[in-house]
Amino acid sequence: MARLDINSVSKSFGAARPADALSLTVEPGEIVAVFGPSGSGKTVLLRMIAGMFEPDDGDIQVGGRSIVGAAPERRGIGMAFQNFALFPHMSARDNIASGLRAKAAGDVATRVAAISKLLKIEHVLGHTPRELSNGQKQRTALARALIGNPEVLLLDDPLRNVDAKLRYEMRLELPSLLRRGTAAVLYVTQDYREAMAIADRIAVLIGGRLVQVATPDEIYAQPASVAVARLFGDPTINLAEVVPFAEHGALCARVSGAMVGLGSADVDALERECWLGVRPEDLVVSSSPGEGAIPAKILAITPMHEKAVLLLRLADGTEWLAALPPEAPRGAADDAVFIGFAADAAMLFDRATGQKIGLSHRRQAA
Ligand SMILES: Nc1ncnc2c1ncn2[C@@H]1O[C@H](COP(=O)(O)OP(=O)(O)OP(=O)(O)O)[C@@H](O)[C@H]1O
Repeated sequence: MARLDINSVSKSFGAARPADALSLTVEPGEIVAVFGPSGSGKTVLLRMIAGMFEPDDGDIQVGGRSIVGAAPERRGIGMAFQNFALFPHMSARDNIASGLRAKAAGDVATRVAAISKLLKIEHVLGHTPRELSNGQKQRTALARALIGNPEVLLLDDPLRNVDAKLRYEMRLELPSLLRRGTAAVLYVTQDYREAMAIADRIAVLIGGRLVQVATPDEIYAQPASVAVARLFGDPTINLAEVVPFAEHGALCARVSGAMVGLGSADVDALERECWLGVRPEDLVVSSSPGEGAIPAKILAITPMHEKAVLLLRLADGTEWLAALPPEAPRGAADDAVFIGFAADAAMLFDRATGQKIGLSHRRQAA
């Protein structure tokens, strides 16, 4: 059992700096998803750990020992990639066995049989990659990465090239599969849902910097910045420019002319230019006005299986989205409505820095 420690690791390519003082620890048996937009440096981080290139600064340790400068095959690392990277001329069986270093081979046949049973690919072990479906290729690549019981497992967007049904199944299966071993798992994905479904913690990487590392629930409920808040959620979070003020001891803000309550007055946010963020599922849409309700008009309704998404225009022209349960009354396009939200659903971010402003009453992560 070994811990992966990334200590203040940086890497530049000319003017680009895809890794900027990255620090992250992954415990044995823990799955940490590295999530961020395209080009944020996720693959660069994995490649430095795998030894495809070295950091300019900082250290990477496995089990307390630096692996910087060690040959890739001596780092105790298993890897699986989005493009599967299988040897085309070899059977699935031989591809899986190639994940064992010669001296560690032991009873290769027994180990291949055990791992392929776990991954449900025993029936295709004799097939070459071109005779495998994408799902079977991905399972073969995972089996190859897992067979040597690596101390660190690096998975680079492994579900990107499999179809939606299989991706869904694998999201359910992978966490228990990966937790059977004691590897420290770093799982790169561009899909926030996948990160939330699979990981114990998510490391959010934006522009080569780790901007938040926390559990999926914490990140969704308490995003560290407006940029993080925007990356998690579909539809994305609604935002309004506000300057919160105190009124009878309560923190309030004007949204499109209406006064909304944000809970008890919080000195941090008073008179500061902020973004107010409200998740679409936290909006309540009503045909009658109530206290703190914001007048709006329904522009369009998109019924989706598990929810209906309403596109709303506020009086000041801002467009917001509401995600309502399918059975909720929702009116029709062109209806005048009133929208509201509970004070504890409000998030505030500093408009100059984008950083979240703490609100003492803010709902805690589930
Ligand atoms: N070998 C390299 N030489 C020069 N620049 C590189 C190299 N590898 C990566 N980069 C640059 O580093 C930045 C981060 O790239 P990286 O592939 O890590 O992004 P990513 O987050 O994995 O993106 P995606 O999700 O699209 O795969 C990019 O601007 C890329 O152009």
